[in-house]
Amino acid sequence: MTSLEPNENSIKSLNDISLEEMAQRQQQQNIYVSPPVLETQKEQEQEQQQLLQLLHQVQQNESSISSRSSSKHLHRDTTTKGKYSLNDFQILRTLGTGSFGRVHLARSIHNGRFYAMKTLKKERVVNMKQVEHTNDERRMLKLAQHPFIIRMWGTFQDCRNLFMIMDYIEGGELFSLLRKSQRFPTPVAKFYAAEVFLAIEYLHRLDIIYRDLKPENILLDKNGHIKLTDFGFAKEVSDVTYTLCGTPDYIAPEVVATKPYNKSVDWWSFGILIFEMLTGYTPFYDPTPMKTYENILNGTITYPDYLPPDILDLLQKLIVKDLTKRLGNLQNGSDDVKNHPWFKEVIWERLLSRDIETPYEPPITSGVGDTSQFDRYPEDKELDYGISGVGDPYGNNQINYLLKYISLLD
Ligand SMILES: Nc1ncnc2c1ncn2[C@@H]1O[C@H](COP(=O)(O)OP(=O)(O)OP(=O)(O)O)[C@@H](O)[C@H]1O
Repeated sequence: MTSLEPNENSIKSLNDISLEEMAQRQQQQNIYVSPPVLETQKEQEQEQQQLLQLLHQVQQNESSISSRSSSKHLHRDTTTKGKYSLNDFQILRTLGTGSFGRVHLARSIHNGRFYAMKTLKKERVVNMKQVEHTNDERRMLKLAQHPFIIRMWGTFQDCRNLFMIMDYIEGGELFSLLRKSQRFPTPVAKFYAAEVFLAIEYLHRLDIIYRDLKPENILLDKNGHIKLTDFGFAKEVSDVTYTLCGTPDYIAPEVVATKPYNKSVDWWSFGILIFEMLTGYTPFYDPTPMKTYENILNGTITYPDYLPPDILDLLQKLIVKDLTKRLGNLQNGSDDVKNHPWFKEVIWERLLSRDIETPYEPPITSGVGDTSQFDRYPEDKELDYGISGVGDPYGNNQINYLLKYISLLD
């Protein structure tokens, strides 16, 4: 099946489809590429010194670091811009929780369609100093329109919360699929990596650095194509920036070391993502974030023997500390990644038009609005949504600043 339409007969659950079968389906599709050249990573001397500096920085920037597990990373955003209000939606179950609030399944009372409604508590956004990131998130999402990027339809606010209305993506997180599968066969990892590549390449063309690439932020639509979500750290930068943010396992060394950095941080994370999809773990993992940072700065990776030479070559060119050598950051930019032998079978135009069969179709059995692919979260019985201005508990200077800031952007 190569069409984009859901095919009821071919919907299989993860339990019904083996990884080998997924791989076979990808191989049959003949989507994807070869050769090596190893390079030695430059030893950097002042790591210990940087670590101390880092510890200080991390403590100061705690609020800008995403986590990995059920309650993932950070967020932000929104404003009352004409079109939507809370009254337009019926709020249904929680799909996920974040640092600033919940993401709900919501149904339009006008057209009956399902959406994901992301809520952010203003108080938390302000206290965690994420006003700017919140505004950036909304701005970036408005700007970005791509088949592999979540679409945002509108934003609004009440006196306590900010709301973002996005497409509801039924298939759940790539993270869940990866944890269930442990690791993906090469063709499966290649498929997801290639779709992610197109999303990142597009964002970089718009001078947007995504900064939070990881399987938790990659959703699967009903046909199994990816949608990049969570633009809480995305930023429009044509040159370099400095903020320490991201998710520890995925952060590039120049970010850890608080050096100026550019779009190439996304290519580093892209390497980590491919590594995790193929192995089931991240290369610098440690239960303690500080140790993870130390591992990143040390830059030593043990590649498992089962990784074939072509992928080894790609990973060793992406997960490289020396920015003058990192693929994606060289003269040919993202084309070097795209043209790497590992991707040689990928027919990029077909992939972009979603004309390639996906390796896995999420088992969406109850049609639109099906939430079976999402974990259950305890529901908040006393949602404070829809409270209007009078008696605003956050009507202090901080929140006024936030509101002013947001309205400036509108
Ligand atoms: N458009 C969507 N469709 C379906 N589910 C979604 C959508 N957006 C988010 N989710 C679910 O909600 C979860 C939290 O969303 P998101 O990562 O945007 O929140 P967050 O507040 O940024 O979280 P964090 O603090 O971890 O960054 C996601 O991991 C996903 O499971």
